[in-house]
Amino acid sequence: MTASTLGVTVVAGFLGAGKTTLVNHLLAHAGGRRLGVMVNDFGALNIDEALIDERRDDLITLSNGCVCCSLQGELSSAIESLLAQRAGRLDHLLIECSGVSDPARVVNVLGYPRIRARARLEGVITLVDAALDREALAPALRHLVASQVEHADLVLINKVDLVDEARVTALEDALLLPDSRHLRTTQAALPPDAVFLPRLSTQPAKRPRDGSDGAATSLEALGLRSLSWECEGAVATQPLRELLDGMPREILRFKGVVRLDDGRRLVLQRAAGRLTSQELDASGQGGSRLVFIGEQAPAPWAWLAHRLECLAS
Ligand SMILES: Nc1nc2c(ncn2[C@@H]2O[C@H](COP(=O)(O)OP(=O)(O)OP(=O)(O)O)[C@@H](O)[C@H]2O)c(=O)[nH]1
Repeated sequence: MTASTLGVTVVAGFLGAGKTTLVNHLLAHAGGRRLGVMVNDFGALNIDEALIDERRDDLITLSNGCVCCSLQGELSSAIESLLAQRAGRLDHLLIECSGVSDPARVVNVLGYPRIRARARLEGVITLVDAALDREALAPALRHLVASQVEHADLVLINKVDLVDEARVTALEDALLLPDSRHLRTTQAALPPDAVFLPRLSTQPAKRPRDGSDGAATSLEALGLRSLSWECEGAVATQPLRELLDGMPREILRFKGVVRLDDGRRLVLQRAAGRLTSQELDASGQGGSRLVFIGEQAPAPWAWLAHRLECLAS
């Protein structure tokens, strides 16, 4: 390891926990550090790309699943090409995993000799949505959340504004390991120095053992599927409202950008059952695109496909 290796922080956490919010927070408080960002999203369309505040040359996007399994080869080549082309221009790299990734596997990729010679893992930060109802998750998803926490150097119990103290404490008791370093946050607003100085990654015991791949993270193995949808033109407001109001609980997360027939552009998201919308500059380019991820049960997807057809017509 030499001082010229590029420091890397892995940002993990279940669907909608606040990973992009943390990346944006760190970009806004970089303190002059030149940050590269690699973003992996669960759908065929990378929505996070649009949600990262600063559009930048140093933003690299990987779509369609999970950087740590189906995209493992893609992740290692993306890191290698970034190190070859831009390492000298960057002070630090943030890798935002998809919500269905286990950071243990990303850490394994960072340990490949060709990468390890030029990049050093500085830490894994796992976010947990304080409002997440873990009991409602299928066992494979509960196991994934536990593994994301287990492999973290720092756990952020995020969205503490949404729940009371007793619920936060109950979540911490259920999920954290005795030696888990953790902070409670709102809008993932942790002090940036907690990420960049000093090094987070000090506990080798938390590193995956050689050959350990962490939790299963292919969508099939997790009992999940995803659907991506896009449309060039504007979307009618009423069918959109019906889509949002009737969203089945089996759809665990959706997010996207829509252009409405009244000219407005909105970012729409639902995480842990909570819908949020944010208005964008109406002059921005592009039509509408949405990505959904949820349980494999057929009924919600048939309903969704029908509702999306209504949106476009
Ligand atoms: N109330 C509240 N909302 C939050 C907080 N942090 C993030 N959010 C919202 O939660 C939603 C999901 O946040 P993201 O940062 O996109 O989550 P993510 O982990 O990147 O999501 P995926 O990449 O899709 O897994 C967005 O609507 C955020 O604005 C928080 O502390 N409190």
